[in-house]
Amino acid sequence: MSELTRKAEKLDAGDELAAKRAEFVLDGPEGAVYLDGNSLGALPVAVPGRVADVVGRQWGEMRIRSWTESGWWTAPERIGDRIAPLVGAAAGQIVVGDSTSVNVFKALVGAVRLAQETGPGRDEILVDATTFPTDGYIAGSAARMTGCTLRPVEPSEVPGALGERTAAVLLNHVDYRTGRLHDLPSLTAAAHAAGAYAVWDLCHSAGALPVGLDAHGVDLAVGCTYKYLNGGPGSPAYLYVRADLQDRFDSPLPGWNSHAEPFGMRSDYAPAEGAVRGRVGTPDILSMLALEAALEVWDGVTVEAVRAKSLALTDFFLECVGEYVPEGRVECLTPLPHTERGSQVALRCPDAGPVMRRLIDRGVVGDFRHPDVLRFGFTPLYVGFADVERAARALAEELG
Ligand SMILES: Cc1ncc(COP(=O)(O)O)c(C=O)c1O
Ligand SMILES: Nc1ccccc1C(=O)C[C@H](N)C(=O)O
Repeated sequence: MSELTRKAEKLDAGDELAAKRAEFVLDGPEGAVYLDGNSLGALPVAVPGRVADVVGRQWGEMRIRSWTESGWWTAPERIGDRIAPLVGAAAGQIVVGDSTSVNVFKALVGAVRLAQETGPGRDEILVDATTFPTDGYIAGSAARMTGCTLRPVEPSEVPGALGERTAAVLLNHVDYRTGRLHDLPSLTAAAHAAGAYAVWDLCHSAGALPVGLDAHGVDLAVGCTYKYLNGGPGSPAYLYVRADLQDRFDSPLPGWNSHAEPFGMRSDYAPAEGAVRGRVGTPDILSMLALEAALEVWDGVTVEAVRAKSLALTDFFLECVGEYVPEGRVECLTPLPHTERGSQVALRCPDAGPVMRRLIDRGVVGDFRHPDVLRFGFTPLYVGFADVERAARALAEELG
């Protein structure tokens, strides 16, 4: 047994989250190591039974009554309140529904409208130049709609780029390619000092590390639920609007679900109070209630414990890669300081595509991001240290 295998055993023995692994389905090819929870989280054991009940009993037998009696109508706010503590938000500020892309649109146009309401001349949107593409595309459209220009800026350069014309800044908390964690508290404060609104995309941080939305005065935020929150393929995203901004939040998609009196069927629009104002149309109940069941794995788990294990996992992976992979064969794109690292490790190598295909063939599942990045995501609720050691060893063998 090698020294690192022994170290993995010791770390697994001291892992206070180890028992959580049994709450997930991790079947598949024998010996599979799943390091792609930053793209699609694994299936929580509780989900299939819940979905079967929602389909068979709530839909099949109760039919229309379930909108009220099974809590379907209020699910977006109820599940938003379940996500809230995971991102440091008090209840009443998060609503679940639609895709992340749609929520980026609502949040960003909403933020620009807030800025333009308070005074003229706010006609520029800053967007993370390294963003996951959808945010950039949507920001381009939001800019055209609101009479703004769109300026892509590296997150670290945002403080210098902010000015009296800035209406809103759209940033990713963790970069999807490199795994870099951006400084949410200081970038939010910088936006506020310039009189602008800060919108954060939490896709790669929610469920992996503390976010502190309320503590840091974030204005609006969005995130998906199919990565570290394990809601399943296409599970609905969420929108956070800070409590004291809610009555001025002017949604660009004011569907009937966001009306103060949705069943009044009025021709004139009157927005609901609170987080409900972020709703649009009929919620996707099957996906939403699958997500609600998935969130039960968080009972008794703190995000702080998850963060501590996440850093231990990525530290250990980097140690194993350093030990097993020949010097210079890969370049680590993920920052080494803990304050700048999310829950993934990105390694660059010219043949990343074929290397990842071979790794997946032998049961070590990460992903490849164009053009040359091997991405390994570490979900602390179900990844262990022995997995990490095996993945690094397999990687070294595939890299030759
Ligand atoms: C940062 C980020 N934003 C948005 C998305 C996706 O948005 P959507 O849920 O609309 O597909 C992803 C991943 O798919 C992402 O990594
Ligand atoms: N939603 C998906 C559907 C299909 C395949 C991947 C995704 C992802 O989420 C990719 C992820 N956002 C990423 O950071 O690469």
